[in-house]
Amino acid sequence: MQPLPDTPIELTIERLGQLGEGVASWDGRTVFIPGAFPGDVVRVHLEQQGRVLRGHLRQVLTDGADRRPSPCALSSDCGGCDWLELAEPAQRAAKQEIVLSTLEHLGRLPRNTYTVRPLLVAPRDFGYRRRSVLHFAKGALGFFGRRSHERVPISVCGALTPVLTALPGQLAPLLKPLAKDAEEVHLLAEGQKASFAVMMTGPVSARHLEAAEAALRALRLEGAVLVPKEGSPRLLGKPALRSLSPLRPEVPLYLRPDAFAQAHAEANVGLVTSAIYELGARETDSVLELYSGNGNFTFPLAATAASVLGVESSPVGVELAQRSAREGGVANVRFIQGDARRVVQGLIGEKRTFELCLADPPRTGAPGLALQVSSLGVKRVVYVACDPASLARDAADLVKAGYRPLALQVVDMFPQTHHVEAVMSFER
Ligand SMILES: C[S@@+](CC[C@H](N)C(=O)[O-])C[C@H]1O[C@@H](n2cnc3c(N)ncnc32)[C@H](O)[C@@H]1O
Repeated sequence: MQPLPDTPIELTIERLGQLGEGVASWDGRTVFIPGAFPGDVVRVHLEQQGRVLRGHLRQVLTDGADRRPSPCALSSDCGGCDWLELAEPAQRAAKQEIVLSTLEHLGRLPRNTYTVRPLLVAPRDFGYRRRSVLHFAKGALGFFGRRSHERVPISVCGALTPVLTALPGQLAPLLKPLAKDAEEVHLLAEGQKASFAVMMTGPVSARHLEAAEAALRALRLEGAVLVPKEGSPRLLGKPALRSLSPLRPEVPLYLRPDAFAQAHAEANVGLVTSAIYELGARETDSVLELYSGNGNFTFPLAATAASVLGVESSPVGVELAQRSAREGGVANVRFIQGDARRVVQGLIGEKRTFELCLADPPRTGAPGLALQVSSLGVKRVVYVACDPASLARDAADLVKAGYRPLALQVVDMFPQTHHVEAVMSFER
């Protein structure tokens, strides 16, 4: 193996990697170059980082066919959106390809063994994010930097929905009294309404509450939640925002800034529609829904099935879902709060059975899911994934457990970034 050169070298980008970086070859090795796109000829400084060979971009010598000037003035520093310099049609094609090739390489699932649906394009490429996590950075609020873990102060962000766009800059000075005791600030919007949560590093004090209360009043926000490191969250105003269940507008859906919510409201409707379609529940089917959150999939699902049992670890998520069920008069859903794997083990112990399972795990995926659903007698599984690698690993396990892949739907939930959502169905 050649020693790494001390001075920058020239490389041509061949494709995009799973984490959105440009990929090139040097001395028979794969180099990952954040900020570079296919066809770019770039000057990079090589660095070995563990087992990965990384190229730090020094200069783009020739633009690839799909490179464009960034539409965001902050993009040279801010790391919030890593694909701003890639034209949208190329972003979309790359997302579909990233999921397909990850399934092929990590999951050993050739793309001709299941139906590949056309990518579901997001209705809005900018101003779409209704949920965002920020950190304090030198008295301001900001995102992680482009090529570092330094925080970059942001006052206005064009990726956020209009009601949130200017909130980082407005909120930061008002929240200054609690900044040094805060880990993260979460923003949430629904239509014209907004609320925020502050994740504290310790207990919540009177000074923290006063600052949050003053920010609510000054900015006319609906509410706030201060979440201490231990113990119960402190609620101010009405932080839970009322939305409508996708495909089932007669049932309210509640979102809270200290709980998970899908980032792109319109793309979420497509995501839910796809998952319900792929699951194909009949009115006699009982459905196990793992990682059910606030009930985003639960209520549309319950309209097509005999019953849905939702499992979710977040007490806030379960509380919101139960509120929706109560207010929407939905009687055929039930929620269990707890760790999905442990709860399912309990259901297996009770010899429970389900026809169908929908799982929407966090980035880490759902290890152990395949054997568990098999023990529960599940015939069809729909797996909703925000991490292609976790999907590939869990899909391979499902195949080993006797399930065959049916269809894949990739959803562009996060335009201007490499992040992607996928819905994949399996049957046995
Ligand atoms: C990707 S979100 C999906 C939530 C919901 N399905 C939705 O569409 O809004 C994943 C959810 O899994 C929950 N979660 C994370 N780890 C869990 C675990 N070990 N057991 C159960 N739920 C978990 C999170 O709180 C979060 O609500």
